[in-house]
Parts: sequence; structure tokens; C-alpha cells
Amino acid sequence: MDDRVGSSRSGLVAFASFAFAAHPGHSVLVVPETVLGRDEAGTWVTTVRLDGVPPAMRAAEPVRRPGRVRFVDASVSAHRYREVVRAAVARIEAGEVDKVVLARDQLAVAEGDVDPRHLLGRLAAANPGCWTFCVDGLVGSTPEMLLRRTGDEVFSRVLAGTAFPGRRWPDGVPPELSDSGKDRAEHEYAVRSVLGGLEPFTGRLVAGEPTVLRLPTLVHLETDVRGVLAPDAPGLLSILDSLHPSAAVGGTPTDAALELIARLEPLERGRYAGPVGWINADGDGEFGIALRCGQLDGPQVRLFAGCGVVAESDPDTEAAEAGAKFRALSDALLAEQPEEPDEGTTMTATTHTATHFPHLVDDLARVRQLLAATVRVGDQRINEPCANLVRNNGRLFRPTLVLTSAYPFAPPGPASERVITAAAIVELLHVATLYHDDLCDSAQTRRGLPTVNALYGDTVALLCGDHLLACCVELLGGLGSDAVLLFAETLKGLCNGQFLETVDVGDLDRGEAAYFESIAGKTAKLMSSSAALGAMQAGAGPREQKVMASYGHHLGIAFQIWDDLLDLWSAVDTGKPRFGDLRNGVYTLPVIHGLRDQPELADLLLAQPLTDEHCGRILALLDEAGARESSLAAAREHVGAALGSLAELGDDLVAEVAPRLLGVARELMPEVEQLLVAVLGEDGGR
Ligand SMILES: C=C(O[C@@H]1C=C(C(=O)O)C=C[C@H]1O)C(=O)O
Repeated sequence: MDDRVGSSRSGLVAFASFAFAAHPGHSVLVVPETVLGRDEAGTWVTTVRLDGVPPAMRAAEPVRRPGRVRFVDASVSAHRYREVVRAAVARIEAGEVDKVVLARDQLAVAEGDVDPRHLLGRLAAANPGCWTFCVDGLVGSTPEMLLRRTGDEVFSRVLAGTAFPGRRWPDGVPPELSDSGKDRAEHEYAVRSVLGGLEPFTGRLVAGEPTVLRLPTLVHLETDVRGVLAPDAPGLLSILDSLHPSAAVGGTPTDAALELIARLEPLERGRYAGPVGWINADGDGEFGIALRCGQLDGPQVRLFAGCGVVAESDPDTEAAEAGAKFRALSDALLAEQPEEPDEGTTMTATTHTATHFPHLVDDLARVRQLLAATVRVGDQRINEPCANLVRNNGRLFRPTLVLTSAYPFAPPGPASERVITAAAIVELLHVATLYHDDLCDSAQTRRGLPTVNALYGDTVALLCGDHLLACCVELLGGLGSDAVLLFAETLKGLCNGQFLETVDVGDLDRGEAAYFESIAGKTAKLMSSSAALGAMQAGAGPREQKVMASYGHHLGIAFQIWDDLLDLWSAVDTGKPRFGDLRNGVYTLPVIHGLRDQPELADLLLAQPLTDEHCGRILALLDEAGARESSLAAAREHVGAALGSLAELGDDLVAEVAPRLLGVARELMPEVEQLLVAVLGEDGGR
């Protein structure tokens, strides 16, 4: 060996990543042919020659970006995880263990293969206090150093006890964390397990005082442990063997905790939570615990996160904490996402809508600006979740409905400030309800991105929704009492629709009337009010406002029927789980129709659990009953009714306005485009 640098990281080094458990266990040790090293003193290259032949050097390929990334549930959904935590608390109360660490996973799916270098660069830049690693596709940034050996000195950084936005804001030194008996106890277990693991090999061993380690999305209690090895101490890997698994990733007592993990945790950890690091030819090296990491597999990354569970643990809080731990990697994956394609701004001048409403694209940009300015709050940590869905704002469908319902009644030119304000209000109201919906449903993703409740916890999601409702009221202040009353009626309608759906859950006697009343509130009301509010702010009279409300209402009903059909028959990935309604006991129009002709559907619908096979049989019976066609026919009727409403605008307006508004509907809603074919014939009335 010819080592002219003489640093502990130069010369022969191996990178290793060990499986968490012996069975199933697949550990990896890599001795690279070439290592490019760098520290404060300089940069060096180490090459390993096999049979005296130097490794071939290749020019590096440019780092590839993963493109758009979506997140989906893997083996353990947040819901399942809560159940696992609940079961663990019961075992702890029964005296089986004092603490057990349980993990869940999540799958990130990118457009293209994920380049580990892309992730490494982002992770290292965002987590300067951590150790960033990649060994054979296991990529992450761990804050926890299991063992560093330098000559006869050893060092370990023990973490346990966590606070995160949504549970306790890490504001200043988080007093709740350092005073919390639960976190203290959890932390004590972890420190003791590391001290116990090192004791047999050390002459001197000192644990410092617990301090607070701040990471971008979390804070932890940390204790640094330092010791001097006894002269007869074994090598680094043997000491690691005695330290792993510490209580930070296993539990206390170790064996009983491992047994409980094997019984309760429905996933394979692989190398997650195992030691990961490097070792040199003298036996010096560093091994962190593989946390805040994921396993790469082409375009997929399986993310892992675990939490220490003790007697006082609350399942919701642990689920949210796991969500916060995923963020180290999910933020790195999401960095520099390509912009969401946004039909609001990408409409080109050649499309129908932009031709007939020449100010629409610019006016939508003004709406977007107003939205961003209205939701902003002073504290960046709160700003982030509040702005989340406003930024990730899909097709701005409702604001477009406001604007295009205003133009026909206003003088030519850009929309007035009042109309822009109205457009922002309906979007804020819509987004506020999405925050609350996702919270109620424990939804983990929306539009392919993690939800605010998944990222920041339920409390933050609830408060964000409330904050946005307050923003609506603030903007309404400028529009006068008619707008305020319409807003109140709309929000009441939304709640009423949702209430009705909720009380009808699992009710096989739910009839058509109940279904239509519910969707009129939960979906159509906001679309109806958007159209009416646009017209109102542009100066239209009560009669015209009513016509526009009716147009919006019928479009909304058609839209919802279509959405309900997709839940059953969609062949394409809508981003929502298929058969979600059936599984939640929400009986929509096709099911209501089907039950009329096929009473045997009832038993299938009530099966517990409702498997994919059950759903397949339900679908077959619905098809037999012609429920799909009859529901489609109902949706078409409402598209027809929307057009019929416009006919009442009066001769001077109708000829000019009706086709334009129809064009808006068809451009914004692929659903309407499909339904129109039947209403207007194959040429779609162009
Ligand atoms: C298990 C993980 O983290 C460990 C568990 C902690 C806790 O429960 O408070 C804190 C830090 C880590 O020791 C993980 O990130 O997956």
C-alpha cells in the first residue's frame, strides 16, 4: 500500500451497510476501485489495482434528475401504522417490553430512474449536521452515529426523543421535549443501551449531557458518548456487533423488542436501521445507523421511518412523527420538481377559451398572485404548510369559472379587482376543504404529493384549513354583504352535503334523492356559487346571477357523477385509490341504481373486509344492471340542463355567451367533453 496522504480515510477503505436482522439478512461490503476523497486538508484519489492493472477511468455522466415524483403507500400505510403502534402499546402495558421501535415505509415513484448522485447532493446540502451515505442503492442522511473509531478513541451520538412541527413546534429550545418524561425515558433507554454495548471494551467511558439536535424537519434529544478503548479491545466490526441494534432502532430489553418487531411490524427492514459506514485497513472508521433513508430500485425508492414506542405513546403522534422523518428523503426527491402543468397558465391563444376570453390567462396570473399574498404568514415554518396546496394548485378550475362567468357582464378588458378577489375566494374555500378532507380521510397523498397532514400532522392540517377560511373572510370584507351571504350559504351547503354523505355511510337504502342532495352540496354548490359570484361582481342583475348559478350547479352535478363513475370503472390512474367509495360505504349513483335491480348486491357490499374480488363481482353485477349507462345518462342530462340554463340569459346574450361558456366547461373538464358527445352528437356542436 502506497499512501502518501496518510489520513485515516486515505489508503484502502471499504464501505459497508449491514442488514438490520440476521434473517432475512443481506449485508453489503464494497471496496471501490477508485475513491475520490476530500477533507479540510485537501483532496486525494485512492486507486486499487487488481493484478497490477489500474482501474479504467471513465468520464462522469451528467447527474440525472428524477422528473416528477409521486408517493404511494407501501407495506404499511399510516392507518396500518397507527394500528401497529396501538398493538405495541398494549404489549408494553402487558409488561413484554419497555420500549420498541416500529417502522413503516412509503414508495416514491419517479418518472425516470433515480440517480443516487442527485439525491446525495441534495441530502448533503440540506442536512449539514448529518452523515450522508449511499451503499449499493441504500441512500440517506443519518443524524445518528453508532460508532466512530479513531485509534483507541471511540465516539457515539445517541438520539431518541423527537419533536416536530405539528406535535410541538421547535421554537427556541423546545422545553416540552427536554421536560417531557416520555422523551426523557425513551432517550435514557437509548443512552444506556449504547453505554452497555461499549462498556466491555473501554477503559474510560463518558456520556455528555443531553442536548437538542436541530434538523430541517425535526429536533431530537442527543447525547454524545466518548470513550477510550482498552488495550485488548477487538476490532471496530466486533464492537459494532455488540452495539447493534441499540434501543434507538430495536428497543428495551433488546431481545424481547426484536421479537415484538418481528411479530408486529409488517415489513422487511432490509438494511434500514442497520449500521452503515466505512472502515480502513487499520480498523478505523465510522458507522452511522441507516435512518432517514430509502432503497433505490430504478424509478422507485422505498422510504423507511420508525419511531420509538413507549407506554405513553399516542398512535396519531407517532404516525405524524414517521411522516416528518420521511421528509429528509422526500424533500430531496421533490427538490426542483418540474412545474405542475397548469391549464390555467398553459392555455395557448389557439384554444377556444383563450380566443374567446383574451384576458383569462393574465387574469388567472393575477388571481395566483393574490392567493399567494393572502395566505402568507410571518413565520416561514407555518407559511410552508399553509401555502402548500395553494401553490400546488391544479387547474384553478373554480377561479376560471368565476372569471368566465364575469366577462360576459363586464365591460371589455381585464377583470376588475372585485372579480379577481372573488376568484381567489372560491379557490381558498376549495383548498380549505381539501385540507380538512385529507385530514378526515387520513389521506397520505394528493395530486401525487404528500398531504399536509402526512407531512406536518393533523393539527397543522386542521389549522391550515381554518387559516384559509379566515383568508376568505378577509377578502370578502372588500366585496360587500351580498357576497358575504353567498359565501355563508355556500359553506353551509358544502357542510350539509358532506354531513348527508357521512350519515348515509353504509346505508343500503340510500336513495337517488339523498345522493343528489348530498352532491348538490358537497360539489355543485361551490361551482354554482363561483359562477354566480363572478356574474355578481361584474355587475349582473339577480336574474342573470340565478341563471349562472344554475349553469354552475348542473355542471357540478355532472362532474360529480362522472367522478363517482371513475371510482368504479376507471382504467387509468386517477391518483385516488379505486373502489374507495365502496370500501368507505359511500353508495353513489351507479350503486343506488344497481341495488334496484340486483338485490344480491347488498350482501356483497356489506362484506368485511371488502376485497378486490368482492369489488370485481360488484362491478360485474352493476354492469349487468346497466348502472353505468344509466348513471352516464343522468350526467348527460345535467350537462344538457347546464346548457338549457344559459338559454334563459335573453336573446341578446345567449347567442354569444352560451357557446363560449360551453367551451370553457369542455376545456376545463375532460368529463364534460366526454358527456357532450352524447348531448350534442359526435361533432360536439362545434
Ligand atoms: C428509527 C428512527 O429514528 C430513531 C428514533 C427516534 C425516536 O423515536 O425519537 C429518534 C431518532 C432515531 O434514533 C428513524 O428515523 O427511522
